[in-house]
Amino acid sequence: MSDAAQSPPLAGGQVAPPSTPLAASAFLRAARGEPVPHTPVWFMRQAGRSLPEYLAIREGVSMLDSCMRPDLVTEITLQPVRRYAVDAAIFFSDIVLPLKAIGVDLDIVPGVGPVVARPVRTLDDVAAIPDLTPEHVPYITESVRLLVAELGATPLIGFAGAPFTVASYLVEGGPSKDHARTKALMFGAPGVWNALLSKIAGISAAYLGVQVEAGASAVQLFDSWAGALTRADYEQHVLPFSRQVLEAVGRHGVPRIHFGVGTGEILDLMGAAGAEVVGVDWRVPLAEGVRRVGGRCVQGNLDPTLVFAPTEVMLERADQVLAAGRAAPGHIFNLGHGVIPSTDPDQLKRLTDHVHEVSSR
Ligand SMILES: Cc1c2[nH]c(c1CCC(=O)O)Cc1[nH]c(c(CCC(=O)O)c1C)Cc1[nH]c(c(CCC(=O)O)c1C)Cc1[nH]c(c(C)c1CCC(=O)O)C2
Repeated sequence: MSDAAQSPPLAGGQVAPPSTPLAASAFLRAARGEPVPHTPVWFMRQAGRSLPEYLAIREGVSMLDSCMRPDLVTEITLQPVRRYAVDAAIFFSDIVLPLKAIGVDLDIVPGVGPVVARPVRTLDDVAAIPDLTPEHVPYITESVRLLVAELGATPLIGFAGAPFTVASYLVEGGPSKDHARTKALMFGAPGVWNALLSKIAGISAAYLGVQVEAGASAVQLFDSWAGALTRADYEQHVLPFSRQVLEAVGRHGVPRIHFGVGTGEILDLMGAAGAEVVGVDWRVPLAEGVRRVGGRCVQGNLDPTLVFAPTEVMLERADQVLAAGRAAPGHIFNLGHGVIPSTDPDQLKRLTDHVHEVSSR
């Protein structure tokens, strides 16, 4: 990790005042549960199709190719930071990039999502997936280094997919609404399931390690589809592997954010898996999310469709989110899921400015 991302612990468990502008940034302070000058804000999927400058630079370059070009990754990651003055950048990549890097035959199909040529269903299929080493992803190290130099005091969030969500793409062979084959494997073939999730946990941990070693200040583990599981199944079949990822990256000392969609019933478990910050989607009122997360910091959770409402309605709802967030030890303002591609960027600019203004009063 970059030295600046964390305050050194002092004797007696006290924490030294942050010693660099990066360590003192509102985002890292909130993630550590420290007082903030204003509530930090960033948006999941802030880079991407809602920005005309993104559509222009991606012209003629495939999604995965763009993730492997440090010049493009740097520019695309910086675009929303310039436009909105958000409090953090999220590394431009994808949860399936590390799989591509180790040789899994897959593509990101525009308008569809990740598509895997040969779905993984057996122990032999799992055994054929190599582990990830830094040598597989030199362009990630280079992109992060370039970005950290450009970003200065603005933190860079690295990310990876959590084992369940990545497994869903590998087992289904593409996006799925019900994750039926994935859950069938989980229910019916525990040997294959445990081998697969353990393999992905190692890959995601190594991929996050590369990003943090190169200078990322925080990480987010996306378990986007974990909301498809009951509490008991999450706890037994998924949580141990997500914990493996979070514990591995925890050794680097950076704040960890854990997020999934429709995860209202398992928010406490997602915190217990080992995260300083739990991402809350918009279905759970944030005040209730804060209660369920119990003592940890929260991130979220404005309904992403509110950008299509009249501005004053969007801002009023943002005020409610901000008010609820005050009950948590730390609150990072975000949407409850990613920016919808047809979002008007001017609405996100108004939202960012409003969050900064209201929360600094
Ligand atoms: C489930 C998941 C994926 N990828 C990701 C997740 C977890 C987050 C979530 O829950 O939304 C994570 C992701 N993917 C992307 C980012 C970039 C950083 C950011 O948030 O700005 C991040 C954080 C870029 C991307 N990843 C993708 C795009 C769109 C492709 C393009 O612009 O050509 C972007 C900008 C493709 C992708 N990749 C994936 C999907 C579902 C899609 C969308 C398919 C589509 O609608 O076209 C898998």
